[in-house]
Amino acid sequence: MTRALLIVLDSVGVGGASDAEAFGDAGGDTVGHVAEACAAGRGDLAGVRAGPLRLPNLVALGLGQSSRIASGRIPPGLEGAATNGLFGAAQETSHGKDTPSGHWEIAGCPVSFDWGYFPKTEPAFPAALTQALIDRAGLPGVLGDRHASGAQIIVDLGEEHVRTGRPICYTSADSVFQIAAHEEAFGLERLYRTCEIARELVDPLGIGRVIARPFTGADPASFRRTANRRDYATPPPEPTLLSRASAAGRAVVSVGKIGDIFAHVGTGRVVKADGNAALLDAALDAFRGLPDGGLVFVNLIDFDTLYGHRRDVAGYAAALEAFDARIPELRSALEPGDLCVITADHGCDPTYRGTDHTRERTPVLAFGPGVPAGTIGLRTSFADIGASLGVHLGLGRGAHGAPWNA
Ligand SMILES: O=P(O)(O)O[C@H]1O[C@H](CO)[C@@H](O)[C@H]1O
Ligand SMILES: [Mn+2]
Ligand SMILES: [Mn+2]
Repeated sequence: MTRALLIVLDSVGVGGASDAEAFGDAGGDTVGHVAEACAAGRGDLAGVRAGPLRLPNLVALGLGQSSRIASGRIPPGLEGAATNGLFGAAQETSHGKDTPSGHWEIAGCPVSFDWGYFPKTEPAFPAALTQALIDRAGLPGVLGDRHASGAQIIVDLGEEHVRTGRPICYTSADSVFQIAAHEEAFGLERLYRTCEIARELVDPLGIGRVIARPFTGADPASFRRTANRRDYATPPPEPTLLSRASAAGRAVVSVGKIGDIFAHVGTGRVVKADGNAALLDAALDAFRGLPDGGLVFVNLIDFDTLYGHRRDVAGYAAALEAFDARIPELRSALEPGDLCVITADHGCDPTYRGTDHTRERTPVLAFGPGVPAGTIGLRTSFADIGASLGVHLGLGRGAHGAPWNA
């Protein structure tokens, strides 16, 4: 078998990006700072975890060593030899520190243009854009119109939204136009239609994604976002590992956000699931039935959405430990000839100011039966992953990135 399993731990950066300062993120180090906080007793979660970060399986795959390569030091608790595969770290070349930029670059399509962004002003959106959305979607107006954290803005404006029928439009440091609306009061299908209109309207502004953010609940204390989030992305400008595999007739399975992130171009069978555990279940299920030459690509979103953006150190640590505990199961799903790569798309340091992503280097852990232990060093682009998986799958390296296995 020569199959590939590509796992993106959303936001699990290892610090050290040489251009972090240009992004306002100097010193950001998601894994390093979570480990330090845990070692200092600031990562305890009653009944769930306590004390230093313990990731024995990820350490054996080289996570601690990838931190050393990325940022010059091994985080506390992550010392130990990498005995179970190739390990390294990667620097992003794309201009954005967002999810699509990171994923596209991993898949061999770096983003060399600048995304459009909305200013940190109120209102944040051009008046003509807001008015066009109101007119075309038949809205009584919009709320928000500013930079915000999504969990907070539904607490602040959710009741007014339900009362007035005005959807909550907001953005962040990413190239995003997000619309939050109540699933029952506003209607899920109506929210999706509104987002489709917004997608057309923000195209000329170079906005990467429109995101539907449905929520339920009766009052600010019970408002909760649901798994019916939907991302409307622009398509990648060049072929990706996914589109190249699909074009070659390979079995391709995209799990979780991957279908949306790649605007459903070459994404094959799309499988959705809610939460890291269910997403990994779905990916492993798909992988077990995958024919020779196939590719499963999964994004584990909780690190980012539930813990990174929420600046929840203990939750982040617990999520890392929960993933670590499943590595033996993951390894046993790999047959001779298979290759698994674990990496990340950007950082989201839960100890950092604000609530946005942090520009960071990422871990690159490549393993499988027969893959020797050793280092692949500091890769100068995430695209080296797509190039190496392209070589592994016999698709060729593609236009970007330097394979470590050619
Ligand atoms: O605060 P929430 O709504 O989770 O938004 C976050 O999620 C968006 C998409 O990943 C990011 O751009 C960031 O704004
Ligand atoms: Mn992401
Ligand atoms: Mn994010």
